[in-house]
Amino acid sequence: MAALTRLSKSSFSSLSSLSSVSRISRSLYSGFAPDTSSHGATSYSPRLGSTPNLAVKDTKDRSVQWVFLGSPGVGKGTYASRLSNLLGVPHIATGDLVREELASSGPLSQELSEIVNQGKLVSDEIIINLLSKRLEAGGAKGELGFILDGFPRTIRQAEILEGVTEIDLVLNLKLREDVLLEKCLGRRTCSQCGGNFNVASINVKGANGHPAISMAPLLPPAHCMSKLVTRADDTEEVIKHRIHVYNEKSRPVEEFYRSRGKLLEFDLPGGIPESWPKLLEALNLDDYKEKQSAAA
Ligand SMILES: Nc1ncnc2c1ncn2[C@@H]1O[C@H](COP(=O)(O)OP(=O)(O)O)[C@@H](O)[C@H]1O
Repeated sequence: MAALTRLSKSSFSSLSSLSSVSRISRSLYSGFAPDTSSHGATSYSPRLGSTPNLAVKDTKDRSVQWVFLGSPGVGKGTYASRLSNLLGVPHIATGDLVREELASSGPLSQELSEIVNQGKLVSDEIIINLLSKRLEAGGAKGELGFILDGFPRTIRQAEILEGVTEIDLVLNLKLREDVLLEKCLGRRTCSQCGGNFNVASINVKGANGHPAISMAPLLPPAHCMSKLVTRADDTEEVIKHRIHVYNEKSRPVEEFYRSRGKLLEFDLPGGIPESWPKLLEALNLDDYKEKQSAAA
């Protein structure tokens, strides 16, 4: 693996495309403040007297700059893609960018394959370059804003990101580690349509203060059943290592944003049917569609 040269901001000047890609409509978030008074708060309360003004005046003003944090398998991609569709901003998952690079059989493939299959993190420099290429492509297509999934994952990445643009909200999705392991082991992708599914039926009892969790399988349609594949890094050994790496390298990123008053912690209460409405409520988006149509 290429020696990790000292990372300097100039190495990441390409990330400046972030600021050209998106404009923050600060009015969108006037009054929105996660409740970081008590550590581990799983909810937030807008400043008294004001709630996030998510009514979008018109689409050219719409821009969201969010980050999704959370351990492997927690469901960052699941909820980021749903919110991406709801808010009309791109969902950019650095794990997907890595897998696309792997599939391209480009010069980095071999190096990336070894790193990913061992559950290690790809170097900040490589990730930033993949991300800036994606942002430049999005900017060229007129994309506004983003929901970043899986980035930043180290303090260095968070510092670089902070140096090039502002983040409005960091959503930290949380689940018990025993459930994360079962979810990752049950994860499947359709090799034809790319759809993401989960064959695990999860029912764990409450333990150590954690509530019981039930998650029904997220089964694919019949035509995908015979095409399901498992990610090479979704083996028990590699999953446990990825969770360890997250705890070691990415938990500090949670504190990075908590100390900046940007972190919204959300404990998933169950599968998508239970979690999605509660997540919308936590984000004050439960009546977003109505606000949209009222603003039209
Ligand atoms: N921001 C990042 N920094 C370093 N490596 C990353 C980053 N995002 C993704 N990767 C690499 O891609 C792999 C898959 O990422 P992802 O799909 O987000 O998996 P998970 O959410 O299960 O950790 C990671 O294990 C890591 O090797």
